[in-house]
Amino acid sequence: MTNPHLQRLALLRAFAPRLALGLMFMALTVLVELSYPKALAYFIDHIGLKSDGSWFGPFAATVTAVLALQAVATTMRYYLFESTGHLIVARIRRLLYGALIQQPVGFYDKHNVGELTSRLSGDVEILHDTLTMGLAISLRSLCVLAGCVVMLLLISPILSLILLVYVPLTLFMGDWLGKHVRRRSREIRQRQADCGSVAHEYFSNIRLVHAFNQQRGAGARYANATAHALTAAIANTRLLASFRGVSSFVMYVALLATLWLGARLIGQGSLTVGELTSFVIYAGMVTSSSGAVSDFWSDWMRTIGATERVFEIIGSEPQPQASQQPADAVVLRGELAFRDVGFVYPERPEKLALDHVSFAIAAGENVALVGASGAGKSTIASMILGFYQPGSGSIAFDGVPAGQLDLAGVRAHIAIVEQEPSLFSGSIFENIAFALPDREVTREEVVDAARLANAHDFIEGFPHGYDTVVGERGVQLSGGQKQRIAIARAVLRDPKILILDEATSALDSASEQQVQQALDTLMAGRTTIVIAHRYSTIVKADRVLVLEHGAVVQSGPHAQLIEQRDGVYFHLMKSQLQFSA
Ligand SMILES: Nc1ncnc2c1ncn2[C@@H]1O[C@H](COP(=O)(O)OP(=O)(O)OP(=O)(O)O)[C@@H](O)[C@H]1O
Repeated sequence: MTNPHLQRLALLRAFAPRLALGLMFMALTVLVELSYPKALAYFIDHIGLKSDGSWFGPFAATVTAVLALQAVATTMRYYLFESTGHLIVARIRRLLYGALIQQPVGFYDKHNVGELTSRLSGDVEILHDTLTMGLAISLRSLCVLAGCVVMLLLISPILSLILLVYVPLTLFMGDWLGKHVRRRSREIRQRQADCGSVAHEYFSNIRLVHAFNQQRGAGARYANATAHALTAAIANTRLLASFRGVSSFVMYVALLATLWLGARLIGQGSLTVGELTSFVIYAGMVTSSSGAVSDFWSDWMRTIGATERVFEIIGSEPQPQASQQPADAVVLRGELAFRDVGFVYPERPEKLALDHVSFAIAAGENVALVGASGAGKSTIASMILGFYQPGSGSIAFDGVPAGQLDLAGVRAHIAIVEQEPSLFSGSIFENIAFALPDREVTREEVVDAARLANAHDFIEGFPHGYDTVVGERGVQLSGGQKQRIAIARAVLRDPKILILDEATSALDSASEQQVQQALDTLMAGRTTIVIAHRYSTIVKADRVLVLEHGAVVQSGPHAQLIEQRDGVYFHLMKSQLQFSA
């Protein structure tokens, strides 16, 4: 569905019964509202005629009953529309989050996390007011408008002529405004999302900001981003304010013309004072309702503009996967092969990140990837995990091209231990159980994995043990402890293929030894690809793949490669050897 109006309206479908009930109560309030001026005219025209006041008792009783009915209908209408607004926003937020989390990793190269969280909160919220209450009020205004026009025609067709010019004029002006507001709203939301991304960047690197005394610089960048958002918002407000000024001028001119013509009609005896009074009230209701309809139109266009990106993201399909098997049908032994793989990052099309890379790794083999910074080691790991697809050539698992296997099924056999492991805010138990998303994990399984990862003792040392909350609002762990939790997570996954991104920052020797022991346990019997930085890891590997500028330039065991004195490997290792000597 590409029509943005229908696309937004389609969100209402799921809540049709609630909305229908709300509309029913709204119709009731409109009817009551339409009867007021008539009642007033009755009151004015009878006040002098029946001086004994006998008519007033029944009149007051009827009005009170009608007012009570209106109070109930207003309460119900308000509740039904407002709560549906919240339900719609919650639903869109879930849809947007679901669409974002499914996006391929490359999507996050293009979009800043702060921008996306800003869309998730601000952009979505705008639907709340417009889609339910705004839409209902404008429907109500349209009904009042239609009802009032009928009443006006009944009272005085001649006086009504003025409104025949006024109403289309306001609606036309509203349409003109709406078009401008839509474009501006998209721009405002983009600039607000930019503010979100600046804030996110500085908050997530707060230590660096303080360490380099960059608080003022951070403030200046945020001020700059907010200044841009403010300029766009104020330009929009200027437009809206001018519009309000012009429309109120037009409204008062129409009112003045009505009073002038009405006075003449009273003079001619073709209109009573009561009729003119009710006419003016109906005319006032017409102007305020047509104003409300045109205001709603500009709000609606603002909503369409502000949510354009949200719907683009929700509508975007995640990368298609040419799988022919369901996830749980993928059974791997752990063989891995790159066949002439070429790849460029979409964000950096001028540089070949992988250049005709070919290698085969047997099940259970331990291979170290070695190369200077930027040589392509992490890119190989990302390609194994299917974060990016090869531009040319192919990757095969157990001889089957990856394109023929279900990506989730392949990933179920792979585990990664990152250089600086990420932990989620939650308990240690949850962080380890994160390894197995498809089933309940028992405490015994987690404890066994933690034991193998040398993590059990320090976890038990915390007062809340495995229930200790870590991360943003919990206990902060040392580098070595985080690594052992990440290793426990990998142990629990029990992968056929293990990817280790070795930490470059050194741990103290006791911690290092514990991490190394845990890694040795984890690696036993599995295909392991280590992005290796340490001499001790490299020499232990069955084979070393040496990368330079995205290409594999040497391959073989350490002992063999180190003999090639003019090779890249020898030069890379020279400094390590000097250091360890
Ligand atoms: N997400 C990305 N978008 C664009 N270019 C990237 C991206 N990630 C890496 N690159 C580029 O691709 C090349 C290979 O990078 P890669 O991260 O694989 O190197 P590496 O050998 O792992 O380096 P290091 O040891 O420093 O981590 C580099 O030129 C790098 O700048």
